[in-house]
Amino acid sequence: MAPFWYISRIIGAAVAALGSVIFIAWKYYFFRGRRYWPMSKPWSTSCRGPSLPQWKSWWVHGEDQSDMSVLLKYSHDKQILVLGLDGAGKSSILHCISTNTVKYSMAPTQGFNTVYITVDGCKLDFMEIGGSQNLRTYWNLYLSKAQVLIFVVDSTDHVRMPLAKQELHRLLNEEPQLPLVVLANKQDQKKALGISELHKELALYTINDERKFFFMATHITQDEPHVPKNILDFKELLIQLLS
Ligand SMILES: Nc1nc2c(ncn2[C@@H]2O[C@H](COP(=O)(O)OP(=O)(O)OP(=O)(O)O)[C@@H](O)[C@H]2O)c(=O)[nH]1
Ligand SMILES: [Mg+2]
Repeated sequence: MAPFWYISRIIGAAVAALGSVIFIAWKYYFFRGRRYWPMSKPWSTSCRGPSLPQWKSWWVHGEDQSDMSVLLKYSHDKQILVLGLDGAGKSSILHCISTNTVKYSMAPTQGFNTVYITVDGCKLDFMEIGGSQNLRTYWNLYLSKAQVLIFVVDSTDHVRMPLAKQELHRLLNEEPQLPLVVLANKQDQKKALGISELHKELALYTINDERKFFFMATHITQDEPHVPKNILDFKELLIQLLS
Protein backbone atom coordinates (compact mmCIF):
# COMPACT_ATOMS: atom_id res chain seq x y z
CA MET A 1 0.00 0.00 0.00
CA ALA A 2 2.82 2.37 0.92
CA PRO A 3 4.53 2.28 -2.53
CA PHE A 4 1.15 2.89 -4.20
CA TRP A 5 0.58 5.94 -1.97
CA TYR A 6 4.11 7.12 -2.69
CA ILE A 7 3.68 6.71 -6.49
CA SER A 8 0.32 8.49 -6.46
CA ARG A 9 1.94 11.47 -4.63
CA ILE A 10 4.68 11.61 -7.28
CA ILE A 11 2.11 11.46 -10.10
CA GLY A 12 0.09 14.20 -8.42
CA ALA A 13 3.14 16.44 -8.12
CA ALA A 14 4.07 15.76 -11.75
CA VAL A 15 0.56 16.67 -12.94
CA ALA A 16 0.67 19.92 -10.92
CA ALA A 17 4.08 20.81 -12.37
CA LEU A 18 2.88 20.03 -15.90
CA GLY A 19 -0.19 22.21 -15.32
CA SER A 20 2.03 25.13 -14.30
CA VAL A 21 4.21 24.71 -17.36
CA ILE A 22 1.14 24.62 -19.64
CA PHE A 23 -0.26 27.73 -17.95
CA ILE A 24 3.01 29.65 -18.35
CA ALA A 25 3.27 28.54 -22.00
CA TRP A 26 -0.33 29.62 -22.62
CA LYS A 27 0.27 33.04 -21.04
CA TYR A 28 3.39 33.49 -23.12
CA TYR A 29 1.58 32.53 -26.31
CA PHE A 30 -1.41 34.73 -25.50
CA PHE A 31 0.55 37.89 -24.86
CA ARG A 32 3.41 37.33 -27.29
CA GLY A 33 1.69 38.68 -30.39
CA ARG A 34 -0.04 41.60 -28.72
CA ARG A 35 -0.42 44.77 -30.60
CA TYR A 36 -0.04 46.98 -27.61
CA TRP A 37 3.05 48.95 -26.99
CA PRO A 38 4.96 47.68 -24.00
CA MET A 39 3.29 48.37 -20.68
CA SER A 40 6.54 49.65 -19.22
CA LYS A 41 6.33 52.78 -21.35
CA PRO A 42 4.73 55.55 -19.34
CA TRP A 43 2.70 56.92 -22.22
CA SER A 44 0.87 53.75 -23.01
CA THR A 45 -1.63 51.42 -21.45
CA SER A 46 -3.80 48.80 -22.99
CA CYS A 47 -6.16 46.01 -22.23
CA ARG A 48 -7.40 42.87 -23.90
CA GLY A 49 -10.66 41.09 -24.01
CA PRO A 50 -14.25 42.14 -23.73
CA SER A 51 -13.95 44.16 -20.51
CA LEU A 52 -14.42 47.86 -21.04
CA PRO A 53 -11.57 50.23 -20.34
CA GLN A 54 -11.44 51.74 -16.88
CA TRP A 55 -9.59 54.83 -17.87
CA LYS A 56 -9.47 57.23 -14.95
CA SER A 57 -8.76 60.32 -16.93
CA TRP A 58 -11.53 59.39 -19.33
CA TRP A 59 -14.13 59.70 -16.66
CA VAL A 60 -13.65 60.29 -12.99
CA HIS A 61 -14.55 56.80 -11.98
CA GLY A 62 -14.85 55.56 -8.44
CA GLU A 63 -13.81 58.87 -6.90
CA ASP A 64 -15.86 61.39 -4.98
CA GLN A 65 -16.93 63.77 -7.73
CA SER A 66 -18.05 66.41 -5.23
CA ASP A 67 -14.38 66.88 -4.36
CA MET A 68 -13.22 69.84 -6.49
CA SER A 69 -9.59 68.78 -6.32
CA VAL A 70 -10.51 65.61 -8.19
CA LEU A 71 -12.26 67.59 -10.88
CA LEU A 72 -9.33 70.01 -11.14
CA LYS A 73 -6.92 67.11 -11.41
CA TYR A 74 -8.60 65.99 -14.63
CA SER A 75 -9.82 69.31 -15.99
CA HIS A 76 -6.72 69.94 -18.10
CA ASP A 77 -6.79 66.55 -19.75
CA LYS A 78 -8.21 66.37 -23.23
CA GLN A 79 -9.75 63.17 -24.45
CA ILE A 80 -9.38 62.19 -28.07
CA LEU A 81 -11.24 59.18 -29.36
CA VAL A 82 -9.57 57.36 -32.26
CA LEU A 83 -11.82 55.10 -34.31
CA GLY A 84 -11.94 53.54 -37.75
CA LEU A 85 -12.21 50.09 -39.29
CA ASP A 86 -9.64 47.44 -38.40
CA GLY A 87 -6.39 47.85 -40.27
CA ALA A 88 -6.94 51.54 -41.04
CA GLY A 89 -3.73 52.51 -39.26
CA LYS A 90 -4.95 53.89 -35.90
CA SER A 91 -2.33 52.19 -33.73
CA SER A 92 0.48 53.01 -36.16
CA ILE A 93 -0.46 56.69 -36.16
CA LEU A 94 -0.76 56.84 -32.37
CA HIS A 95 2.61 55.21 -31.96
CA CYS A 96 4.12 57.73 -34.33
CA ILE A 97 2.71 60.81 -32.64
CA SER A 98 3.42 59.62 -29.12
CA THR A 99 6.99 58.44 -29.65
CA ASN A 100 8.10 60.47 -32.69
CA THR A 101 9.28 57.24 -34.26
CA VAL A 102 7.89 55.32 -37.20
CA LYS A 103 6.87 51.74 -36.66
CA TYR A 104 3.95 49.73 -37.94
CA SER A 105 1.79 48.12 -35.38
CA MET A 106 2.26 44.34 -35.37
CA ALA A 107 -1.16 42.95 -34.53
CA PRO A 108 -4.78 44.14 -34.43
CA THR A 109 -5.93 45.94 -31.30
CA GLN A 110 -8.04 43.39 -29.46
CA GLY A 111 -9.54 45.77 -26.93
CA PHE A 112 -8.38 49.33 -26.58
CA ASN A 113 -5.11 51.15 -26.77
CA THR A 114 -4.35 54.41 -25.00
CA VAL A 115 -1.44 56.77 -25.34
CA TYR A 116 -0.88 60.31 -24.22
CA ILE A 117 1.27 63.26 -25.06
CA THR A 118 1.87 66.33 -22.95
CA VAL A 119 1.92 69.74 -24.56
CA ASP A 120 2.59 72.83 -22.44
CA GLY A 121 1.35 71.11 -19.30
CA CYS A 122 -1.79 69.90 -21.02
CA LYS A 123 -2.24 66.16 -21.36
CA LEU A 124 -3.79 64.84 -24.53
CA ASP A 125 -5.20 61.39 -23.92
CA PHE A 126 -5.83 59.29 -27.00
CA MET A 127 -8.03 56.27 -26.81
CA GLU A 128 -8.17 53.88 -29.72
CA ILE A 129 -10.80 51.20 -29.67
CA GLY A 130 -10.11 48.31 -32.05
CA GLY A 131 -11.98 48.42 -35.34
CA SER A 132 -13.00 44.79 -35.66
CA GLN A 133 -16.71 44.13 -35.90
CA ASN A 134 -17.20 42.92 -32.31
CA LEU A 135 -15.46 46.01 -30.89
CA ARG A 136 -17.38 48.52 -32.99
CA THR A 137 -20.38 48.03 -30.71
CA TYR A 138 -18.39 49.71 -27.91
CA TRP A 139 -17.50 52.79 -29.92
CA ASN A 140 -20.60 54.76 -29.00
CA LEU A 141 -19.99 54.38 -25.27
CA TYR A 142 -16.98 56.70 -25.39
CA LEU A 143 -18.30 59.40 -27.69
CA SER A 144 -19.86 61.61 -25.05
CA LYS A 145 -16.60 61.95 -23.08
CA ALA A 146 -14.50 62.84 -26.10
CA GLN A 147 -13.45 66.35 -27.04
CA VAL A 148 -12.44 65.32 -30.54
CA LEU A 149 -13.18 62.30 -32.71
CA ILE A 150 -10.44 61.10 -35.03
CA PHE A 151 -11.74 58.75 -37.70
CA VAL A 152 -9.00 56.92 -39.61
CA VAL A 153 -9.75 55.51 -43.05
CA ASP A 154 -7.63 53.07 -45.05
CA SER A 155 -7.65 54.88 -48.40
CA THR A 156 -6.74 51.67 -50.22
CA ASP A 157 -9.68 49.66 -48.88
CA HIS A 158 -12.08 50.32 -51.75
CA VAL A 159 -14.32 47.38 -50.90
CA ARG A 160 -15.01 48.45 -47.34
CA MET A 161 -15.36 52.17 -48.03
CA PRO A 162 -19.18 51.98 -47.84
CA LEU A 163 -18.83 50.28 -44.46
CA ALA A 164 -16.39 52.96 -43.25
CA LYS A 165 -18.88 55.60 -44.39
CA GLN A 166 -21.74 53.85 -42.60
CA GLU A 167 -19.80 53.55 -39.35
CA LEU A 168 -18.61 57.15 -39.51
CA HIS A 169 -22.10 58.53 -40.07
CA ARG A 170 -23.51 56.35 -37.30
CA LEU A 171 -21.08 58.06 -34.92
CA LEU A 172 -21.80 61.52 -36.29
CA ASN A 173 -25.52 61.05 -35.75
CA GLU A 174 -24.85 60.25 -32.09
CA GLU A 175 -22.83 63.42 -31.46
CA PRO A 176 -23.79 66.19 -33.90
CA GLN A 177 -21.45 68.78 -32.31
CA LEU A 178 -18.32 66.75 -31.66
CA PRO A 179 -15.30 68.10 -33.58
CA LEU A 180 -14.14 65.63 -36.19
CA VAL A 181 -10.83 64.93 -37.91
CA VAL A 182 -10.95 62.37 -40.70
CA LEU A 183 -7.57 60.95 -41.68
CA ALA A 184 -7.28 59.48 -45.16
CA ASN A 185 -4.44 57.16 -44.29
CA LYS A 186 -2.07 55.01 -46.43
CA GLN A 187 -1.68 57.74 -49.02
CA ASP A 188 1.74 56.31 -49.85
CA GLN A 189 0.05 53.42 -51.65
CA LYS A 190 -0.59 53.63 -55.40
CA LYS A 191 -4.13 52.35 -55.15
CA ALA A 192 -5.10 54.85 -52.45
CA LEU A 193 -8.16 56.93 -53.27
CA GLY A 194 -7.43 60.64 -53.43
CA ILE A 195 -8.86 63.23 -51.08
CA SER A 196 -11.63 64.42 -53.39
CA GLU A 197 -12.71 60.84 -54.16
CA LEU A 198 -12.79 60.00 -50.48
CA HIS A 199 -14.71 63.16 -49.71
CA LYS A 200 -17.40 61.88 -52.06
CA GLU A 201 -17.20 58.19 -51.06
CA LEU A 202 -17.55 59.01 -47.38
CA ALA A 203 -20.26 61.64 -48.04
CA LEU A 204 -18.29 64.20 -46.07
CA TYR A 205 -20.17 66.97 -47.89
CA THR A 206 -23.16 66.13 -45.66
CA ILE A 207 -21.35 67.19 -42.48
CA ASN A 208 -23.19 70.07 -40.92
CA ASP A 209 -21.68 73.53 -40.54
CA GLU A 210 -22.01 73.51 -36.75
CA ARG A 211 -19.34 70.85 -36.45
CA LYS A 212 -15.63 71.66 -36.56
CA PHE A 213 -14.41 69.37 -39.30
CA PHE A 214 -10.96 68.66 -40.76
CA PHE A 215 -10.00 66.22 -43.45
CA MET A 216 -6.33 65.30 -43.88
CA ALA A 217 -4.25 62.91 -45.94
CA THR A 218 -1.75 60.87 -43.93
CA HIS A 219 0.67 58.04 -44.41
CA ILE A 220 3.31 56.29 -42.40
CA THR A 221 6.06 54.53 -44.27
CA GLN A 222 8.60 52.53 -42.37
CA ASP A 223 11.31 53.33 -44.92
CA GLU A 224 11.27 56.98 -43.93
CA PRO A 225 13.68 57.69 -41.09
CA HIS A 226 11.64 60.60 -39.74
CA VAL A 227 8.06 61.15 -38.74
CA PRO A 228 6.22 62.25 -41.91
CA LYS A 229 5.28 65.89 -42.15
CA ASN A 230 1.60 65.05 -42.53
CA ILE A 231 1.63 63.39 -39.09
CA LEU A 232 3.36 66.41 -37.56
CA ASP A 233 0.72 68.64 -39.19
CA PHE A 234 -2.00 66.44 -37.74
CA LYS A 235 -0.46 66.69 -34.28
CA GLU A 236 -0.22 70.46 -34.61
CA LEU A 237 -3.84 70.65 -35.69
CA LEU A 238 -4.94 68.73 -32.61
CA ILE A 239 -2.95 71.00 -30.33
CA GLN A 240 -4.55 74.06 -31.93
CA LEU A 241 -7.99 72.51 -31.77
CA LEU A 242 -7.73 71.62 -28.10
CA SER A 243 -5.85 74.60 -26.78
N1 LIG B 1 1.50 51.45 -46.51
C1 LIG B 1 0.99 51.82 -45.34
N2 LIG B 1 0.67 50.89 -44.44
C2 LIG B 1 0.18 51.31 -43.25
C3 LIG B 1 0.01 52.67 -42.92
N3 LIG B 1 -0.49 52.75 -41.67
C4 LIG B 1 -0.62 51.50 -41.25
N4 LIG B 1 -0.22 50.62 -42.19
C5 LIG B 1 -0.26 49.16 -42.16
O1 LIG B 1 -1.56 48.76 -41.79
C6 LIG B 1 -1.48 47.79 -40.74
C7 LIG B 1 -2.61 47.98 -39.79
O2 LIG B 1 -2.35 49.15 -39.08
P1 LIG B 1 -2.81 49.35 -37.58
O3 LIG B 1 -2.18 50.59 -37.09
O4 LIG B 1 -2.62 48.13 -36.82
O5 LIG B 1 -4.38 49.50 -37.83
P2 LIG B 1 -5.51 49.73 -36.74
O6 LIG B 1 -6.43 50.76 -37.31
O7 LIG B 1 -4.92 50.03 -35.42
O8 LIG B 1 -6.26 48.33 -36.74
P3 LIG B 1 -7.09 47.63 -35.52
O9 LIG B 1 -6.26 47.75 -34.31
O10 LIG B 1 -7.28 46.23 -35.98
O11 LIG B 1 -8.40 48.34 -35.40
C8 LIG B 1 -0.10 48.00 -40.11
O12 LIG B 1 0.42 46.84 -39.61
C9 LIG B 1 0.72 48.50 -41.24
O13 LIG B 1 1.25 47.40 -41.91
C10 LIG B 1 0.35 53.64 -43.92
O14 LIG B 1 0.22 54.85 -43.77
N5 LIG B 1 0.84 53.15 -45.09
MG1 LIG C 1 -5.03 49.16 -33.57
